[in-house]
Formats: sequence, C-alpha cells, structure tokens
Amino acid sequence: MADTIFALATAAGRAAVAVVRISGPATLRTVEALAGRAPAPRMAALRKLRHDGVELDEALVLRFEGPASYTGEDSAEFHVHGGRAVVEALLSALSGLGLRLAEPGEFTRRAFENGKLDLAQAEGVADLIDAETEAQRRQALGQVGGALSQRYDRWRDLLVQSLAMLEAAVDFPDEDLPEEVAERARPGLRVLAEELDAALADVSRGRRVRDGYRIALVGAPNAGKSTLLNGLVERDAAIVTDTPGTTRDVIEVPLVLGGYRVLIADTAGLRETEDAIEAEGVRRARRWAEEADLRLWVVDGFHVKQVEALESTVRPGDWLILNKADIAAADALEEASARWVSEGLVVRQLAARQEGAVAELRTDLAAHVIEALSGAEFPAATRLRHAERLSEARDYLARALSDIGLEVELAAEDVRLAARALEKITGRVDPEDVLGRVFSTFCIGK
Ligand SMILES: Nc1nc2c(ncn2[C@@H]2O[C@H](COP(=O)(O)OP(=O)(O)OP(=O)(O)O)[C@@H](O)[C@H]2O)c(=O)[nH]1
Ligand SMILES: [K+]
Ligand SMILES: [Mg+2]
Repeated sequence: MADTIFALATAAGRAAVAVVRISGPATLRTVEALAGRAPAPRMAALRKLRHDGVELDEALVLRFEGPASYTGEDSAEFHVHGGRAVVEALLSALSGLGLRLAEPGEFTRRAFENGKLDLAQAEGVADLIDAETEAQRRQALGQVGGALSQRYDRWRDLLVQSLAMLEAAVDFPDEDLPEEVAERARPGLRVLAEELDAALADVSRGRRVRDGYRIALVGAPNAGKSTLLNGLVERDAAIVTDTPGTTRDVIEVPLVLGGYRVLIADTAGLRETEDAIEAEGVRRARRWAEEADLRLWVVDGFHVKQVEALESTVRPGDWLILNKADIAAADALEEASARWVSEGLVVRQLAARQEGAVAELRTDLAAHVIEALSGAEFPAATRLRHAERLSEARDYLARALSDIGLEVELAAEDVRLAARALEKITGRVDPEDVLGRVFSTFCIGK
C-alpha cells in the first residue's frame, strides 16, 4: 500500500494562512486523529486540531475522496494560521502519526500515476507555479488544460492509422498487391511530416516564452552598452566608467517587455586584447551574442566610423544603435543610418544617457518581442525534452516515407518508432529516468 504523504503546500515563512496537504490511504484516519470528527468530503469545516492531548490550532479542514481529488487518492487539506510554530507543530504531528514528508512533486506524480494528468500537463503545473509573466501564465495554463497533449495525441492517432495500412500490406496474402496497399499510407504520412516541420519551426518560440527572449548588447569598448543596459532596466545593474574595457562578465538582467519574459545581457566591449581576463570576457560576449534572439550593436556615434568594423559580423535583422547622438555629428549619423538600413538592419539614433530616448527604445523592443513571440503560447514544445522527441519522430517519419516503396516492414517499424517518440512526450510510455527528472524540478508540496 502507498505511503500517506504530507507537505506544506504554501510558501514557507510567516503568513496569514498556511495550507498543509496530505494524500494517501491513511487520510481519513489521520483527519479523525487530529480533528476528531472528519468533515464530509468537499465540505470545509472548522475544527480544533489536537495531537497527544495538546491543542495545535483551530483550522479549516477540507477532505477529498479518491478518485475525485488532485492526486486521485484520498487527500485532505488543513488551513491553519500561518505561523512557523503552528506549521512546525502540525508537520511533526503528521510525522508522529506515521505519515511521510512528500518528495518534490510527489503529489503531482501521484496525479500522473493515477491518470489525472499526463506528463506534459504535469510539466504545465510546474510551469504555472513558476510563471512570472502574463505570456508564461497563458502558455502554462494551456498546457495544463491539455492543449499540447491533444496535438500529440492527434499526431499519434494519425501514425497508428498509417501503421494499420502498412501492417495490412505486410500481411497481404497476394504477392502482387502489397505495394499498392502500402502506398495508401503515404499521403497521410506526408501531411503529418509537414505538420511536424511546422511545429519544429515554432519550437524556439515556445521555449522563448517559457525561458525568456534573449537580447544581447554588443559592440566596441566605451560604445555605451552598460549605460544603455542601465537605462533599459532602470537601475545601475552594470558599472559605467569612461575606461574602455570596464565590463568583463556577461551581465544578464531579466525584465518583462510587452508581457513576455526577456533576458537582456550587457557584454564586454569587443576588441583584441592582451589582458587574459578581458579576452575571456570578449569570448563570452561573442558566444552570448551568437545565441541571442536579437543583437543590438551599440556604436559610439561620435566615432561613427567604428561602425565599419561591424561589416563582417552584423546580419540582417540585427539592430544598430548609434549612441551618443548628443555629441555626434547629425549628418554623419544620418549617412550611417541610411547605409545600414539598406543592409537590412533596424537602426536607432539616441543618447543612452537620456531617459526619454531609452524609454522609446524600450517601447520599440517590446513591440518587437510581441511580434516575435505572439501566437507562440500554444506551441508543440515548451521544453527541450519535447523538441528532441518531436525531431526524433520527424526523422523516423522521413525514413518511413522513403522505405514504403521498398521495404514495407521497415517502414512500419519506423512509423511505430515515430509514434513511440511522440508518446514519450505525454508520458504514455514512461521511462523512469524521465519521470524522475520531470518531477524533481517541482517544489515540495506540489
Ligand atoms: N555623451 C554621451 N556619453 C555617453 C553616452 N552613453 C554613454 N556615455 C559615456 O561613455 C562612456 C562609456 O560608457 P559605458 O556604458 O561604460 O560603455 P561600455 O560600452 O559599457 O564600455 P565597456 O564596458 O568598457 O565596453 C561613459 O563615460 C559614459 O558615461 C551618451 O549617450 N552620450
Ligand atoms: K567603459
Ligand atoms: Mg560596459
């Protein structure tokens, strides 16, 4: 028989109310031991909690009977006064009654094991708890509601239908017809392959909503990158001095733009240097910029010729910030601006020291992030784990398509493997190590 587990479900520390949950076969017995008479299921009741003849607190007690509960088992909640000593006393009473402290994510794991949630939905629960932005909340809630799982189940069903056709071809008694029968699976598999391609193309957007859209500030030393960072995030996150080479480490600052989580990074000024520490900083700067979703090349407008040095590194879609517009020659800025716009860059002239100019840039960046990520709230993948399985399924599908005409049995096996890859995402097939990894990222009490 399963253990009965307990945990504090609300955040640790002093609060008005704290909720302690228990789940498992000993629920009813435990509620009776602490509260005397147990309330009817789903009816909150005020009860004095007592253990070993000592009164612990007066609490609101709520009880659920499995399977109609979060975990699918009998479970209960004690809403107590949120003082540390109260919570401590209740937890030690539960332990004294033979219950065990839950592991991180164990309540949700039980919900998964009892078929209340699939694995992708369970991940959605963890994401919902971690959500800090409106977009993260929408995405996670969609995932809990099964938006992601439904797509995978549909794809899997299509694969199973194709598989049935291929198996029929394998079993076909007449020697001449199997190819024709097998070919009937091809159109469906083709459509599916196209859908998986579209989903894979959208993967990075889904992950960006969850993990943050990455914006890099890069450029020559003293261009004003750190000044711009501080302006954008409205605090002194990075040191600004007139010494070139001030910034060494990558300084990542999270912020919310247009309702999306964004990570903006200030980096070391790019230059050749003998200084080993600075050189490492330059390497890190390049790496971060390379992986960023958006690069802002910051150039000192007073030395606007410096911009020529970027020729080999900038790409269409990058942004060019012509800084220090307060001291630069307006016509030189205009000339540089026209030239780089024609190369496909987004160009802004501003003075990073001036609040108003930076506020305008922040608005432009928010609009850009919204455009880049909107519609990505219900993607086919919000985690690397999903993306890997999705692309695995796509590879098997490609192999199946090329094998249909040649070796029907191999094609059938590939379709089976593709379905298996998709099943792993919702946890229909559940290797223990994947489960362990998914649930260990939860907090205790969930
Ligand atoms: N006049 C003027 N000076 C600026 C402006 N923005 C930055 N500066 C000055 O330029 C100098 C360098 O600024 P930083 O922000 O440290 O430049 P950085 O690009 O981070 O430099 P490194 O970290 O050394 O690569 C400082 O003295 C800033 O005050 C601006 O818009 N106008
Ligand atoms: K500097
Ligand atoms: Mg700097």
